[in-house]
Parts: sequence; structure tokens; C-alpha cells
Amino acid sequence: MLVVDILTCYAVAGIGSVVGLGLMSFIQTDQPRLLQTLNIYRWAFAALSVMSIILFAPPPQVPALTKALIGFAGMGVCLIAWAFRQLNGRRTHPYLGAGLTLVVGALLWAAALLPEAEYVRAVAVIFAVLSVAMAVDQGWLIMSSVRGHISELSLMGVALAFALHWLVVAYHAFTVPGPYPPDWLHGPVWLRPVSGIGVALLPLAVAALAFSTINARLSQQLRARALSDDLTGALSRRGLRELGERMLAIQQHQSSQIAVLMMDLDHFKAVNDRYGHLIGDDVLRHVTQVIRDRLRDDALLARYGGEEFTVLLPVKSAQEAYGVAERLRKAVETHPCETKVGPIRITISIGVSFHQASTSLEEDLAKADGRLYVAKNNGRNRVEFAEG
Ligand SMILES: Nc1nc2c(ncn2[C@@H]2O[C@H](COP(=O)(O)OP(=O)(O)OP(=O)(O)O)[C@@H](O)[C@H]2O)c(=O)[nH]1
Repeated sequence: MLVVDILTCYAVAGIGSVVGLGLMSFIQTDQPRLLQTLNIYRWAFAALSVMSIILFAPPPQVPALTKALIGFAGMGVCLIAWAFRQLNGRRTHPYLGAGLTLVVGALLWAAALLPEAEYVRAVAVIFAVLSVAMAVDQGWLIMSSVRGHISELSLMGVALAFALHWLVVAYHAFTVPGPYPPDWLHGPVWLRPVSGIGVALLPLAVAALAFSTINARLSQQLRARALSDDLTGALSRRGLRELGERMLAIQQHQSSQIAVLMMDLDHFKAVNDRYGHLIGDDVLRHVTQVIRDRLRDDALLARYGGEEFTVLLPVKSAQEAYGVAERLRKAVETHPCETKVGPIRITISIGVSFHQASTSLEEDLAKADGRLYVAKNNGRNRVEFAEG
């Protein structure tokens, strides 16, 4: 049987966390949401780095310090779970994220006051609940997104392995009586080397995978910028074609479907004629922002022509697409554009089609455009859906 010195593994994990902190400091971005995610990762690796400081502080191997280390590790795991969410485009309120992190840290520190057997069980239960919640949350986020980048899937694999490990430890903490090892890791003999090596490599693995996921996101954003329209920042028609084709290809392997929304501003010529082209441009930018603010990260928004926009929307059901299209129409209607000549009210008409396995993006767009034409003819400021 492989002999693993668990304290050395903790030390390696601490060093890995310092490396993680360094990696996260190298990434530069002007994207506010990504910056926030990076900061959470930095805090996570800082909390995990405390491990190495504690372990190398004299005298080593003091149980009280080991308990404090486990408290910091719990906080690190919480922060990583929070950063995972941010990375997948789900905003978690800062107070909620920081509050949960502190609660888990406090619980682990409070558990250190319990007698040995209860302490081991409490730690096992807290980590098992935390890691299962993280794996389920991460799994759900990845499954409901159409990205599926390999590093994200690997991050999910790491989260699953981590949860499985803590479930086994929790099971043994309750079914196998003491005595407990001095390093507080309780579990079957075979688990010790597996767990030790896992603990040692975990921060490095998370850092490398998070780095590569963020890197993929950044290059995706750079690419999107190259493919976007100057006036509104939405994708250009070429961008829609490139990213849209890819979205359709990825979607083939998923349970979601893609709704195609064609939208056109109503009587926009009158706005230009009355207020001039510059104000017209402001209205186009405003409408783009109103729509973008109401779309999830996995949707694509493009300016298809002068005052015509397209959205490719991954949805679980046609019902969901109906809901989003109506929400967008209402949002534009109820949010006038504030300009220097006063508020300008504008409405949009929307035609919706659904991508089928047998249809091309061009055909989907043409079908949605046909429905848009019907929406215009039926009085404007309305949504029309294609059959099937
Ligand atoms: N300000 C501005 N106007 C644009 C831009 N691109 C196209 N347009 C204008 O958009 C207007 C489109 O007018 P029409 O196609 O007649 O449509 P509409 O007046 O919106 O009427 P319906 O679509 O039938 O409701 C034209 O006046 C174009 O000059 C742009 O980049 N900036």
C-alpha cells in the first residue's frame, strides 16, 4: 500500500494555492463580471494558501492549527463554488456569497470545540453537504448552458470527485469507531493515499482548469468583439453566422432547442425624420441595451440590418421562448429612450421560429423574418410565432 504523509499533501496543496493565486493575478480583463469572478478566485486561493502558512508555522503538526486549517479550507471551497457560479454567468449577491463563506468557516471553527469523534463527524458532514451542493449546482449550470467547454466539464468532474470523496469520509466517520488519525482525515485505508494525493493536487487542478476556462471566455469575448457591430456592440451579421452555426452544432447534443427571434423597430424612419440620424443612433443603442439586459449569457444578440435585430436563444421549451419574446417586446415598449430632446417611445415587432434538425440557420432566419412580416401587418408591437 502506498504510504502518503497527509501533512506533506496539505503543504503541497498550500503551495498549489499560492500558484493559483499567482495565476489568477496574471489574467487581465476589462469585463466587470469576469473581474469579480477573478477576485473571488483570488480570495479562494488566499484562504487555501493559509494552509501552507499554518503548516509551516512552528511547532508543526499541532492539532489546533490543523483544525484552523480545515476552517480555512472550508472557506476556500465555498469561495470556489461561488466563483464557479459567476464564471457560468449566474450572479450571486456578494453579501450572500461572503455570508455563506463565513458561516461555513464559523461552523468548522465551532466544531473544533467538540470532542474528537464528534468533531471528525461534524467536519465530514459539513464538507459532504458543501461539496454535494457545489457539484449539483455546477452540474446544473453546465447542463443548462450550451457552451460545454472541455475545461468546464473537467471542473465539474473535479467537483463530483470531491463530493464523492467526502461522502465516503462521512460514511466512515459514522460507521467506523475511532481511534482517529492525528491528521483528522478519517476513512478506510485505501482512501488515505487517494485522498492525500487528491488534497495535494486539488488547488492546482482547480487553478489550471479555472485559468483555462477564463482564458477560453476571454478569447471568446475578443472574438465576439471582432465580430460585433460598431454602433450597438451587438454581433454583426457575420458574427451571427459564425457564432450561430456553432451554437446550433453544440445544441444538437443537448436537450435544449434554439429559438430564432427576428425583431424590427416600428416606424423607426419617423424617428430619424423627426429627430435626425444621431438621435436615431441613440435609440438603436438604447434598444440594444434593453434587450441585452434581459438575455442570459448563452443567448446571441445580433444587429441583422439597419433597425433589425436577431436573437438566438437556447430554450428548454417553446413556452419559454414565448415568455422571453413577450418580455423583450414589453421591455422595449415600457423603457423609452432618454435623449437630449426628451424621452422617445419606441416599440418592436418580433417574429419567432424554432431551429429544426433539418433546417439551416438561413432557413430559420427566413422563417422568423416571415413571421416578423406578419407581426408588422397585424398592427406592429406584437410577437408572432411560426408553427412547429
Ligand atoms: N439612425 C439610424 N437609422 C438607420 C440606421 N440604419 C437604418 N436606419 C434607418 O431605419 C429606417 C428604416 O425604415 P423603414 O424600413 O421604412 O421601416 P420603419 O420606418 O421602421 O417602419 P416599419 O419597419 O414598417 O415599422 C430608415 O429610415 C433608415 O434610414 C442606422 O444605423 N442609424
